[in-house]
Amino acid sequence: MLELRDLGFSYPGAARPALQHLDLRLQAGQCLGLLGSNGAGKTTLLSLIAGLRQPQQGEIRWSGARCIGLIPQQAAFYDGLSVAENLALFADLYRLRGSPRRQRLERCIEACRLGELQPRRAGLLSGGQQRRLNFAIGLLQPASLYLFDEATAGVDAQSRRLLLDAVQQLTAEGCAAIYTSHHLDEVERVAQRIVLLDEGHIRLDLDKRELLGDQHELLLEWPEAPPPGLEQLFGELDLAFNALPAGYRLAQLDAAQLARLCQFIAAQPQPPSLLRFGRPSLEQLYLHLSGGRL
Ligand SMILES: Nc1ncnc2c1ncn2[C@@H]1O[C@H](COP(=O)(O)OP(=O)(O)OP(=O)(O)O)[C@@H](O)[C@H]1O
Repeated sequence: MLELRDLGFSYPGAARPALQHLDLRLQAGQCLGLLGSNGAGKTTLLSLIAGLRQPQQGEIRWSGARCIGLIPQQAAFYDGLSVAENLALFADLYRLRGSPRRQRLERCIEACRLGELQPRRAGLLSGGQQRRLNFAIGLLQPASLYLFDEATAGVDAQSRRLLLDAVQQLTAEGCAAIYTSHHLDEVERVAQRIVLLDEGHIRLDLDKRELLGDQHELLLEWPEAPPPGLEQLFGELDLAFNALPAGYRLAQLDAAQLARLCQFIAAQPQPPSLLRFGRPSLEQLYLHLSGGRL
């Protein structure tokens, strides 16, 4: 539905381009998690896709109608109006009428937990409540592509869960989404595809299952120091390991190696403070891939 070809953009007077030679395709029903450290170019990319800025190089191609719902970082509502008045105003702007209007408003109010806040003046809401109103206004718009730019920053855990459910519902209904957040647990939950931007370039573009897929690791830590003899056992078991300050990270263990290690650990006088076997989280992979620049 959307194809970016060799996209480039520089801000006037900037030392380097904000985006360079960017190629990307997005399909209906797909949620793309856009990651990158501060200044990587995420907001610039979303503003080009939303048509708020024009690319200086390359092109943006749409197949089908170009209809975008943008949930920006900054407040995008009227401070002086109440929550209900803001929602009604944007419903008018999006030309929503009759029962589709009622249904959409109800859905947004519920997803963003705005029920009790409806009479409140938008400018007097807390930071997290304002984010929720922003989110509701973005969702209210019937669109084929939704762009979420750190849309849940400052939102409490319970509300975040509902907002993420709403994003998943949109993609299940066939809408596409691009989701940027520094909460990598959120991106891991909603996105099927992960794109890592670095200084305006795409460093990585992978299916989430491919990225997180079959990699398993064992994390081991002790309150002070690992027990003596452990590294010797790693050698006997032919295990590659990374040393951590008070423990180890081991990748690709088979069941027999894991069993021997557990036997050894159980025989020590001091139990480990952390013993976790599983696939690494997106956050751990991201820290690894981006060299710790989150
Ligand atoms: N209005 C602007 N004028 C000049 N330079 C800008 C402007 N907006 C962004 N930049 C620069 O463009 C680059 C990309 O910024 P952008 O806001 O797209 O990054 P980002 O990945 O969204 O960062 P963050 O995670 O901090 O939101 C940065 O070097 C930034 O300093």
